Amino acid sequence: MHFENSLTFAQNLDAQDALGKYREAFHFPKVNGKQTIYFTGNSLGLQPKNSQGFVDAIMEDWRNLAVEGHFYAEKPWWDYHERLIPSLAKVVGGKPEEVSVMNTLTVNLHMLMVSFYRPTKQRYKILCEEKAFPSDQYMLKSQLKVHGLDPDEALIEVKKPEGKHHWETSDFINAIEQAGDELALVLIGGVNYYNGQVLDMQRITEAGQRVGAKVGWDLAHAAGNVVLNLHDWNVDFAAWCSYKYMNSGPGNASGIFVHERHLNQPDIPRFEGWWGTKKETRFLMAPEFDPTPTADAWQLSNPPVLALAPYLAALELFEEVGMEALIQKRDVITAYLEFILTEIDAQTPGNFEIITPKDRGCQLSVLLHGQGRPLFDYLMKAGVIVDWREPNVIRLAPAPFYCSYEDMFRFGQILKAGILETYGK
Ligand SMILES: Cc1ncc(COP(=O)(O)O)c(C=O)c1O
Ligand SMILES: Nc1c(O)cccc1C(=O)C[C@H](N)C(=O)O
Repeated sequence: MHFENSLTFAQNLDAQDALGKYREAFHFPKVNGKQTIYFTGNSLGLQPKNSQGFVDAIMEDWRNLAVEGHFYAEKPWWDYHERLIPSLAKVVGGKPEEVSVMNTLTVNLHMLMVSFYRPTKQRYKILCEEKAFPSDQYMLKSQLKVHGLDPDEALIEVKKPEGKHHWETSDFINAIEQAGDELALVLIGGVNYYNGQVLDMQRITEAGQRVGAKVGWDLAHAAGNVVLNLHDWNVDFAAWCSYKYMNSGPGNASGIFVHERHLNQPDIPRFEGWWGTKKETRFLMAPEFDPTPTADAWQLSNPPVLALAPYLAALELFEEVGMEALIQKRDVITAYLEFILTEIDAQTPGNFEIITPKDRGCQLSVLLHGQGRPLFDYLMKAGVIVDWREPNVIRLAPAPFYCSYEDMFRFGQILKAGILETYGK
């Protein structure tokens, strides 16, 4: 596609953007009274304007109905979570019965490992990517320790090729084949939080299952950002958070996917609670656990409805727009951002490089050479919200729901001024 580094060109792209009107559907933070350029939808998505009404409705029902709200609120609380499932299932490419909403991401990964990491003397190793998001590293190592295993021996962390900032699919496949029948579980971030790389989840899933391992995915940076076909890819299980690209609110609920072949299988163990029992019989308060035949069997407690309300509001927007349209815009706006970065690099050479490979969602990770931190501080003060990941990367994620092409152009101008001020060239 042909791009130009000019305000008119960017404004023309905005004028033709079918999703342009959704910018108005979100609250933007301000710096010095001016709307920011928001690049951190990969960390915390913006607040959709419709979410306040959804939260207010719960507060009002609680005020007016108290306990009766569980069954008689306009959207009753006892099965409130089910309202999220149809849209969420579309976002992750699962069947509705394979998807549930509960807890938070790290909690759910632990819960799913209880079911799908069943080490034996022969088959006990776990394979993940090197430098996985720290919470995933802690989660995996602590699971190994719970089973009396030594993470140094039992955890395989697949390295990037020497001198490279990203993996090849073959790096994972080779490591999986090498681990062979010692491998119990593959659990990787489907989109890497640091470099923004989208892994070939289908091929890696096939490779893991070929050697007899279970394969799960942490989709924190994937859900709402990239195409997912979890059912068709035959993924065993997955979990994600909803507060990044799905705009559900800080620390909000996680989703899980459990492939249908694992549903209703009495020999798969699980930590259980009353919300995992069939809803028809739940209130009989019987001593036996009678699991629902869906991924809801993994639910423990009655869900925090006040938290689910903004998640439901956000999913209504996904339902309205659809992943296909989001991904179409994502590809163009990310390519435009890449073009702008390349232009600025040509004008002020040698200060940074993009380390995100072509297999990407909307995140571009930019490695700053030399002293990058003053440039990061400059951008933040100028109203460009980016994040800093040690030792020297800034991440730029132009979320297609609410970022504009004009944002990308204006960012380029600010970046250039920032480079000249902080690097001096
Ligand atoms: C890849 C990845 N895994 C795990 C987490 C931890 O999520 P949570 O704090 O919701 O458990 C995050 C984000 O914080 C993440 O990006
Ligand atoms: N959830 C976060 C928070 O409460 C504070 C700061 C950052 C976060 C994040 O989600 C970070 C994010 N997972 C990352 O990719 O770095």
